[in-house]
Amino acid sequence: MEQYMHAMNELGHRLLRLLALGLGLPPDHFDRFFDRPMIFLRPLHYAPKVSAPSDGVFGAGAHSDYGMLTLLKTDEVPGLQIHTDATGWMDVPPKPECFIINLGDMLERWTNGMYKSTLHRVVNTTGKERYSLACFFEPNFDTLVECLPQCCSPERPPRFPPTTSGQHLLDKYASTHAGYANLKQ
Ligand SMILES: O=C(O)CCC(=O)C(=O)O
Ligand SMILES: [Fe+2]
Repeated sequence: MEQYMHAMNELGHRLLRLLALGLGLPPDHFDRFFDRPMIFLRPLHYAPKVSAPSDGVFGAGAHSDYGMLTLLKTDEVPGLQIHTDATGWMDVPPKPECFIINLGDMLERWTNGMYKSTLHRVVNTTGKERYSLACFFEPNFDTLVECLPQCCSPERPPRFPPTTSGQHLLDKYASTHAGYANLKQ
């Protein structure tokens, strides 16, 4: 487990360099915000139940991930789909030797929408059980997340107010669970 987290930290840092280069920033730009990264592992087991999207039955409903980057490893059972406006829902075929990298809402916020978080869901079409391991790679808790100067202009004003990495995640968790308080009553 510790070794896996260590490897994910390395992979995350390599991806940060690519993200920085893509924005015209020095490759080490994000490193200072990830010297105490928050890395969460979510092991997932999906039941062998065929989904029925029209009845709202999914392995996992449509969502985007909250944070910066998700480093996803899956078994060989298909199920993951991503959505783009151009294509609608598309299968992401499992490739055991590969990781699937999702961009999250925090990255979208930091880059003022230059990098967009990916809408995705899990649909069971096979009736087989499925395992995956999602690793959420997040900046230091106190990192200021505000529109990068490269990503805003008078024509493209900041779409989100500044926040911190930790506060952004706490707000996302709180809004996810807001509905549950009403259910209990
Ligand atoms: O199991 C998968 O392929 C996706 C998992 C996922 O989207 C998540 O944990 O946020
Ligand atoms: Fe996800």
